[in-house]
Amino acid sequence: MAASRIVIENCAIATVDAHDTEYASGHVVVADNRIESVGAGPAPARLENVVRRIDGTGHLVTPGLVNTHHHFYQWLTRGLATDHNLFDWLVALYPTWARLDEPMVRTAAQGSLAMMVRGGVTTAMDHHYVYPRGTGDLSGAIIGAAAEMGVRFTLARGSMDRGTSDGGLPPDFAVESLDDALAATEKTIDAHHDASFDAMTQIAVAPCSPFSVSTELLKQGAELARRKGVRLHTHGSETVEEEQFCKELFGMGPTDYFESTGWLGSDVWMAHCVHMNDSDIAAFGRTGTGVAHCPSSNARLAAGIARVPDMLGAGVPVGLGVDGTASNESGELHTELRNALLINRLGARGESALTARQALRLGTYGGAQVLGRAGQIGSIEPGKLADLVLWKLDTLAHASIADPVTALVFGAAAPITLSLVNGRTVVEDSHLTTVDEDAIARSTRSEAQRLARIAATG
Ligand SMILES: Nc1nc2[nH]c(O)nc2c(=O)[nH]1
Repeated sequence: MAASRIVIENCAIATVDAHDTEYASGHVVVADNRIESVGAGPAPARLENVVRRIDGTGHLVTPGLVNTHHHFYQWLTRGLATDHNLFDWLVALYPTWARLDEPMVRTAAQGSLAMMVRGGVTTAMDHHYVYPRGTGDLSGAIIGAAAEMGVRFTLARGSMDRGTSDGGLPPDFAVESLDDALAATEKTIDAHHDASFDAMTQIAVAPCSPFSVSTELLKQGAELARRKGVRLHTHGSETVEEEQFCKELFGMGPTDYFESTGWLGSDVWMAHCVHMNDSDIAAFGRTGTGVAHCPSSNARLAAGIARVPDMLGAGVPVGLGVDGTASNESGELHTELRNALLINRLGARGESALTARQALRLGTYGGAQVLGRAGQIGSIEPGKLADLVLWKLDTLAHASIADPVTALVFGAAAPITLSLVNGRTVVEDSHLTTVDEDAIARSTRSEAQRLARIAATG
């Protein structure tokens, strides 16, 4: 069958390819789920089977945004424990999270996904690590919500097995056993992981953090991931308290501990990585270990400023993450592009820390790299998957900013005229096309209230 084509013309384009190629006025042609051509000026004449032709005047086209760290379930516990550091915040929220059930998790996933997709995210991820006993198929519910939305998705099947009685931070009632966690993770990989070029669903192995999982879960989790050929994800080096925990319990800092358990490598990415010394950063660079930089959450929990410019200088793959919305109530990725740029300028390198173009790269190609998908998504190049966003930059918010990439990153969140995932429209004129946003808003509110009521009964 002949390919169906979508043609976008007369728009600025930031391809985020290896040369940062940009066009002041150019075209992108999408054929089925792939990018067929991109270049300056109008699209080639006499294209067949054009089902849609879009005049992109006043717009910028970029690759779709890639979110590399999130906890969808936290959509139901936003705005709580607002003035706490990480450990106090976790201790305050674990008992509520331990009461989650399948309808709550599905609804929270819908809310989290809707917020991201309407803001230009085309590849999402969820690090789900709370699996209360007897609550049904939570992973299946999350994956189903992503499929319904039409967004490309990685589920990092999380786990916790170190409760307080084993010296961990979470209460014993919130953790799984080592065997249950490993078996359920393997089952999720077998049921849902798709290794194909245009996969919409992938699974990663994701024990939660050094203070909530056993050394054995880290080691056996790494073995499982490598046996199955999937990626590994966890939280790392987030706070000084975590560093102290690792030094007291394991006699070394987090990065050395991760290395000792098989957790450095080009198939691993870690969230936060705030408290990294020069040798930690060099180890990440040497091994190709990736980082999900979460500037808003790191500020919200007063964790500190991750050394992103130094990481990039050492060759570390870095993407952006919103983190769970209990520690970043906004839940949309544009804020992270902007905050990555601004917050890193408060660090040692000052105004030269990051440029707008580097921030855009973190949110697109960098994200694709850390999710192991840089060959398929993250830049606009012929042959890659058609995940792209048409940002409207000719309204009051941006029209007087001459450079489109500067407008997009430094400016307010831009309206979206069109967002495509795998060549399919998921946002049209700022509205989600695949789901009912108002219905999701109503159900997230009622499920958040139900969770609060259940948690209050103890
Ligand atoms: N920002 C966050 N850090 C964490 N560490 C951990 O063990 N859980 C979390 C979390 O939910 N958010």
